[in-house]
Amino acid sequence: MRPMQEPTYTHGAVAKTAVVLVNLGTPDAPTASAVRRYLKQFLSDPRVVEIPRAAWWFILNGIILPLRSRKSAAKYASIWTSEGSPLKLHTEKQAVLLRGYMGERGHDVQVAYAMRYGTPALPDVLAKLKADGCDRILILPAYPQYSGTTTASIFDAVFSHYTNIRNIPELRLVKHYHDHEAYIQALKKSVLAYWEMHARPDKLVMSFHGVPKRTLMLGDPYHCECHKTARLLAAELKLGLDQYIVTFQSRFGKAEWLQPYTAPTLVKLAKDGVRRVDVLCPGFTSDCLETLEEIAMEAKQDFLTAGGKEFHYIPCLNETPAWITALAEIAEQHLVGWPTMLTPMMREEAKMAAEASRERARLLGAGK
Ligand SMILES: C=CC1=C(C)c2cc3[nH]c(cc4nc(cc5[nH]c(cc1n2)c(C)c5CCC(=O)O)C(CCC(=O)O)=C4C)c(C)c3C=C
Ligand SMILES: [Fe+2]
Ligand SMILES: [Fe+2]
Repeated sequence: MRPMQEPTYTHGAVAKTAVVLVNLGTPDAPTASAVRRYLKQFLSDPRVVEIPRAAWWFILNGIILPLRSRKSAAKYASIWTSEGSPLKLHTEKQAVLLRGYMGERGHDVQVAYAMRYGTPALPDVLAKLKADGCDRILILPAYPQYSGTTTASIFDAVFSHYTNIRNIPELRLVKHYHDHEAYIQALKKSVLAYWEMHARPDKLVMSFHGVPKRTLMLGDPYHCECHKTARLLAAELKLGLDQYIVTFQSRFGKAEWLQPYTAPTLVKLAKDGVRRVDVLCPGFTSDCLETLEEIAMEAKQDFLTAGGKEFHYIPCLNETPAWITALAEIAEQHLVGWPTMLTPMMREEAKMAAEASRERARLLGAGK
């Protein structure tokens, strides 16, 4: 493909820097048709479902989409707010707050948010940032743990967007921050604040989104990164091995996924006489369908039905100040060397370059 026509190059335009917080995405509405559109885009991604394309096309369009769209829409309807999808609202608020926190730290950066699937679509956001004069882009996925199924898919979308752009910006990608001190501290604060209000459980269940076991066998570091996050957090909370457990939720399809699965583990804990569990989802930085419906509603019901007495869901990091501080620290560390701090000299230089540009235009005009 031939790279796109660019606007005429202007000398002296001050190159701006942008941080793009990228999350998974969510349907535009809790309706079967909107969920179908979203699932079609999501589940057609070869990073997400690694089944030969032709066979998967038939399964997806013939079975999954007709059956799942309606069922999932009903689940989405149970968590939808008057302002929209929780995942989108949290991500948007985090981006607004992050810009303020970066400003307070002295950085002149734009902060945008984008979704890998659905809207605001990542390519549209990148196109808008280019039009706004951003020539340095830091991609910050909302996933602390790296997985080929999620983080790499965001990177694919970024690379693919720029393949037909002539004048591409400088790019940096944050791969993961599963063991970042500020992320672990944000989780610790959030759990301790919860326990301060509601006392402690018999067992803390740290439930991460699952992925097919096959991806672990193929070298995906996701499983290890989830366990490292859990280990670091447990150490900060001074929990012994018998006081917490790591589980994996949201299994999709018939293949084996990472084990132990969250819901059956909760049932077993209840049957073994554990009275109270608190469930934390450290891999989700925003509350969403998988936490608010699958854990706080469905899994709660499973635990109580199996004889458990108290089930507590500890909310995600969402807009907590310690989390936005962590995001700012992570972004700041990846911006090193990029001139995001405007010095008086840079402002002067920008003015001189603009003048040179005008002079050039005058000369070109005179030569006609
Ligand atoms: C946090 C990291 C996530 C990983 C890893 C992940 C892998 C993964 N997911 C699916 C299938 C589905 N996931 C769905 C929802 C969903 N998934 C994540 C995050 C991860 N997924 C989030 C944050 C959400 C919630 C989005 C929201 O709108 O609130 C869904 C859609 C819901 C449903 O129909 O159940 C599917 C499907 C696969 C196959 C996979 C890895 C291979
Ligand atoms: Fe998922
Ligand atoms: Fe789910």
